[in-house]
Parts: sequence; C-alpha cells; structure tokens
Amino acid sequence: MTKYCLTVTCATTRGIVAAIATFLAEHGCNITDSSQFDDVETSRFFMRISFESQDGVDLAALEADFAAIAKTFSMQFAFHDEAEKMKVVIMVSRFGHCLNDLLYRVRIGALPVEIVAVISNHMDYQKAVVNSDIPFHCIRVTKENKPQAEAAIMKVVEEAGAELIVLARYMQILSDEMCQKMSGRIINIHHSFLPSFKGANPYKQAFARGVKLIGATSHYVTADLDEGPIIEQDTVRITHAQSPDDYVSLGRDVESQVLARAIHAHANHRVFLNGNKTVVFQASPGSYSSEKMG
Ligand SMILES: Nc1nc2c(c(=O)[nH]1)N[C@@H](CN(C=O)c1ccc(C(=O)N[C@@H](CCC(=O)O)C(=O)O)cc1)CN2
Repeated sequence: MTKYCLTVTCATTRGIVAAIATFLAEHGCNITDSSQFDDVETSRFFMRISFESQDGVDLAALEADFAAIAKTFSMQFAFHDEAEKMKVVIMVSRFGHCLNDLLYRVRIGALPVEIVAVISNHMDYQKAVVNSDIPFHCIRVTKENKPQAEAAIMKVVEEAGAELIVLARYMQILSDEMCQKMSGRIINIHHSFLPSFKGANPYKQAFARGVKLIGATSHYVTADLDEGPIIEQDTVRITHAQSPDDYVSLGRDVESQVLARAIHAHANHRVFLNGNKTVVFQASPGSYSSEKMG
C-alpha cells in the first residue's frame, strides 16, 4: 500500500476540510491521519492529511485535479510520496556529536532522510563521514573568502539535489543572500533555550547568568542570528556546582535529540511556517522507530 500526504496552508474559512476529504474520496484515496490548526491570531489555516491508495496514485495528476480546489481557497499546497526520502546536506565545524547522532539515526532507519553530503570548515570528521559512504567536502571559511566559500557550499547542495541543509553545530554565520535563497530550507541547532543566550558561547552566558536549566533549540536559519522560527526545543537541569565544560557534556544529548526531532518533523512535512513562528504537527505513533527490537 502506497502512502502519501497533502499539506495545505490558506486563509481560514468554512468548507476546507470537507472539500479536501471529498476530493480524496472521489480519487479513491483513504485518509489515514489528519492534523489541522486554525490560527485565530493570524486567520491562517494549516492542515496535513496522510492518505493511502490501494492502486497507487499519479501525484502529478492528483495535483492537477486539486488545482481547482486550491484556487477556490487560495491554498498553498503540496502532495508528497511518504516513501521518498528527503535529501539532506549536513554542515559541521568542530563539535561532532549531532553529526554522529544523525549518521547513526539515518543508518538504522530512525530518520527517513538521505544524507547526500557532509560539508565542514575543518577536517575533523572526514574519516567518520567517508566510512559512512557519504561524500565529505572541506570548505574553509575566512572573513575574506565567505562569498566564494558559500558559492562552493551551494554548488555541493545543488549538485547533490539536496532539499535541506542542516547546521549540526556549524559555527559560521551565513550571509543574508544564502539565508534568503534557502529560506525555510536550513535548520540550525543552537545550544541554548532561545531566546536566551543567542550567538556564540551560550553555555558561558548561561553560567554567568546562573541559570538552573540549559537547553537546545532547533530553528530555521534567517539573516537575524538565532532568531529564525523555532521548530523544537528541550532543556536539562544543571546545578550551581557545574561548570561551562559540564554544560557542554550535559548539552550533547539534548542538542542531538532536539535536532533529530526537528529534522524528523521537517522531513515528514509536519512543520509549517506561520509568520515568525511554526506550526508543528505531532508524529504518528511508531514513526520514529524502525530499528528492529533486539
Ligand atoms: N545567518 C545565520 N547564520 C547562522 C545562524 C543563524 O541563525 N543565522 N546560526 C548559527 C549557529 N550559531 C549558533 O547556533 C552561531 C554560529 C557562529 C557564531 C559566530 O559568532 N561565528 C563567528 C566565527 C566563529 C568561529 O570562526 O569559530 C563568525 O561567523 O564571525 C554565532 C552563532 C550558524 N549560522
């Protein structure tokens, strides 16, 4: 049985759900899961419908037939084959815990994406990446060569056909041009519970402030440093007796988990941009696991 999903964003009004459900039924599709949110603040409506078809569907034909409904409600919409894995480029600098975590999750099938390349401004993780049979590109960045370095990064992204860039502790600020070009397609992991402690060295900032919780935030990357729409966050308790180096150790797991949850949501089309915020529909049960029980 082939599974698909339809994502819809439009101005809120009556009849949207009925129109979509009727359309899918008339095209021989059975709805298996549906999430929706009507934002009264912005008068925007968001919906994600999972459906299946005994005979399989021609998505291009389905999109063409759906166009009339989309026009009626001025919808932004997309159909996706849930079997297709999103192609992802991961970027990393010196801290490799999120990269290693993602390599493992993808290897066991817990993260339904295809890592098509890893880019770093250092050579630290070349061996680990090549041993995973993934192309590794070292692209050095300096204040003088940033435009050329980003051109090289985009060449790798475009030649690999990547739909998403993941900054897995990549510690270079991306240009406004690259953020604009890749709007909604770059996800970063920031090692603080934003909006606290933006920028470099958030653990040192947290230590100086005397907080009792540290955290991690995964967000879309925009020109405004660490201010992009938040996708996922979590925290971990710390005490007065711990140092910034202890925070680094404690933070590794929460950073990795938060980033993996954000990528899982994005790759499964569960994240919707809603102004400077996001709508994130929850994963259906069992959709994280695929590792066979021991
Ligand atoms: N345009 C954006 N670029 C990046 C973002 C973002 O939100 N918008 N997130 C950062 C990640 N980040 C914190 O999570 C971060 C990375 C780097 C710096 C920084 O000051 N970098 C220095 C160089 C540091 C070095 O060479 O080691 C710099 O670029 O001048 C702050 C925050 C990723 N990029």
